[in-house]
Amino acid sequence: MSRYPLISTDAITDASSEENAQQSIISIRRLGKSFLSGSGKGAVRYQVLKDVDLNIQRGEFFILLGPSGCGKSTLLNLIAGFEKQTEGELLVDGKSIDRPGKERAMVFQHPDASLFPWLNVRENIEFGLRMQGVSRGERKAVSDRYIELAGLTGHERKFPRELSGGMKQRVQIARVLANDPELLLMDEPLGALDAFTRRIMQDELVRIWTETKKTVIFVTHDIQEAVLLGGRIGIMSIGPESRVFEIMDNRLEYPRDITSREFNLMQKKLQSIFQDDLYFHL
Ligand SMILES: Nc1ncnc2c1ncn2[C@@H]1O[C@H](COP(=O)(O)OP(=O)(O)OP(=O)(O)O)[C@@H](O)[C@H]1O
Repeated sequence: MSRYPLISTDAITDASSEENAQQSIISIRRLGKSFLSGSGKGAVRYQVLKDVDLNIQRGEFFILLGPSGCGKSTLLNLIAGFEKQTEGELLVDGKSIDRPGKERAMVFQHPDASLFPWLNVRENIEFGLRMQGVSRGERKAVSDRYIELAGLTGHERKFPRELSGGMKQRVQIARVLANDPELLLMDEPLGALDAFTRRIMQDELVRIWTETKKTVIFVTHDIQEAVLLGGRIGIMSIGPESRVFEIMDNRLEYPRDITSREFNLMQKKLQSIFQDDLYFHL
């Protein structure tokens, strides 16, 4: 039975069922995270996340959706191992984590933070492989594959400063994929792009995901983007003490048509949650 009355129960999967937990790449139980703000006697503890239960299945495109400040990036940073939870359990492939790992890669909103300005496109994409001592020939084979997959053919010799925002984001994605992680953690990766480029990149991301079958956890506060990309959409409560309070299955076929009736219906369902008074009292 859905805990939320606005969504029909057939669209909901139980985030914490035992069956889901067994096949999960990520398994999260009663996870909490608080931060201490300020210093000395004036310091206060702010509980961003509380009692988060969530299973992520291998190969799925999972969306974390919620308003600004609800704790989406905090949850992603915990999964990445950049932060440590204050309560609960977070398992990756059945093992608890306390640091970043090769199998989990983060794609940030601003690619400039992760690309090396002194390396060209190909060198940036090959960087991780070079650090691992992979031979030149093998590196070239891998970078050729991801240059093509990310639509960067012809731009291999350009430096980050010579690329548009969308192209830089393609390089960041190709670079992450070249290291062959199991899990892509994407923190509003298209948030800094203009609307036109963003739409193109959304379609590209679906294509790349379809071809690579990587597990993706994608953070956004954009409902249309969530419906366009997500196989399941985890809806976060407003916070503090935010949690994933409902998960909506999105079975629309890829690539999705934003003008279709079914697409609009799904969007409206989600919109109605965020517009309902109940949402502000979860
Ligand atoms: N290192 C930190 N120290 C103190 N408070 C923090 C820290 N990191 C995050 N917070 C707080 O946690 C809350 C959630 O932040 P977070 O960035 O996870 O939200 P978000 O949902 O990703 O927001 P947005 O969509 O705007 O990026 C905010 O109130 C933020 O101030």
